[in-house]
Amino acid sequence: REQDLPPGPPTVAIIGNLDIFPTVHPYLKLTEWAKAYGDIYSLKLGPKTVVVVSSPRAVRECIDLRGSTMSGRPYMYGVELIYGDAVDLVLVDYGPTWKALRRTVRDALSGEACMRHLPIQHAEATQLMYDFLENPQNFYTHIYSIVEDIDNDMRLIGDLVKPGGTPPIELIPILRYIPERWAPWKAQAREVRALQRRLYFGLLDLCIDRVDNEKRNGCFIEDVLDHQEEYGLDYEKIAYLIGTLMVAGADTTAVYLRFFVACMATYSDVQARAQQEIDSVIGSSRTPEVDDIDSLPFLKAVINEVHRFRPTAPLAIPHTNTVDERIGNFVIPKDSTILLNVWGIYRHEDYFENPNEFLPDRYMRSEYGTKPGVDTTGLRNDYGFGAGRRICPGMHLANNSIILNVMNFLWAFNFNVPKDSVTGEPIAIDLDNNTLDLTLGPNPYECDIKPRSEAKANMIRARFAAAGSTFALFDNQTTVNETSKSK
Ligand code: HEM
Repeated sequence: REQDLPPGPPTVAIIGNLDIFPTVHPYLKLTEWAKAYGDIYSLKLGPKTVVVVSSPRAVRECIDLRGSTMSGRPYMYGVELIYGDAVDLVLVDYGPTWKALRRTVRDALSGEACMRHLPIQHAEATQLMYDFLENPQNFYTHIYSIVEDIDNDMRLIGDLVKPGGTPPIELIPILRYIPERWAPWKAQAREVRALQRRLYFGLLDLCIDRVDNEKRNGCFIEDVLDHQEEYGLDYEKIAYLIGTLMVAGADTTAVYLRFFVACMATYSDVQARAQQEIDSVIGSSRTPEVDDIDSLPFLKAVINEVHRFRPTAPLAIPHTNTVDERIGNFVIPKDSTILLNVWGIYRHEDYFENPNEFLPDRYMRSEYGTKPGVDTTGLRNDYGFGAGRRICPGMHLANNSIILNVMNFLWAFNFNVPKDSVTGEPIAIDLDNNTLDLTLGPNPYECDIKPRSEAKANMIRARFAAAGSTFALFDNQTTVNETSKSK
């Protein structure tokens, strides 16, 4: 470890900390090290430097206030294998292409633009209530109703790029030169690339056909096509943008909702209190609307607490710095990998009381859920969405989706842990039984879901029937068949 790097675990010659770098649930070990080495510490993975940032104040100092130099993405061999010279907004390095894509997405997903997407989000949330009602035992799958090809795409990307992915091609560069017959990941990368191109180009072709035939449905890509020259994006970049947003948006929101349901069933007192609040504001004669959230402070606190307690992206997405950065007495050399340790930030005992406990009331007592006496200048509630200029541009869309769904859930249903069929004893849901792929999500669990009244069940059926006209606009527009023009 170089002299002026932040401290970290002792290193071994040549490999540094490679031998101790955790590959399973790495955020746990990285958080343990934060307690030993501080809010900003370093690891050496061979010649590479990794800096781990683990407190709200350190995030502000290292990333939020250094937007222009801390917004790169580290080079990943797995990404190059899959994408070649095609670009993905999430993974592309900081520069003109990132700026063009980011501007497009900012326009498409701004708070105002998201209002235009509310009808389809409403219809989707109604569909989920209806699925919970008619087929509650499959609730876990219903939450994640997504195009199968996108699901495969994400799984395959995850296998190749996640820490501990097969094999450690990021950490041990020499593996990259293994001939293809002994390196099955090379063929796998080609397979993902072919799948992506067929799917993304196909979806764009469908949209172009709709625009050409005056059959617009309000999908944001229609706007992008209208302003294609202004945004400076070619056919391939727009197609990949479709894929990026599907991959970045679908899984994240779904795993959040799965954690939400597990928390409600586990903490029945919290569920009852949130339901009481919903009943007093919304009542039983109508279903929830997105604006209702402004009158539901406790539910807002519960939403924040689920983000804190089980962050969907516990290490966000790595950043890299484009110049040497001096931070206090340390120098972080250019091209280091900067990890935002969201898990550790939300478990920091200087900021949060009993951080390992699920206590939504912390957000009733203080805006950022912090304990008394903490200086909250510059703090935020959205570390789960990243930091600096790369902060998640889908935040408004995700928040609307989360708000609509969780209001519906608690308005319509009671969630309980299942009971043992012989003893009748409740069976606890293990909130630590999770998998980290591209996101952290609970493994399948059982939950007893029952409508709160027959009248509400009937309202859900009626709302679902009425949503048909919204869905009709999107019918057959999310899958691609082999006849697509894509190459
Ligand atoms: C609960 C839901 C979500 C969570 C927790 C989440 C979290 C994140 C995080 C941690 C990052 C990395 C930020 C950084 O590098 O500092 C990110 C980036 C991104 N997210 Fe989200 N996200 C969510 C939903 C969405 C949705 C719905 C969309 C769009 C449809 C979206 C699109 C993106 C994109 C395009 C990026 C890359 C931005 C860039 O690199 O400039 N996300 N998200």
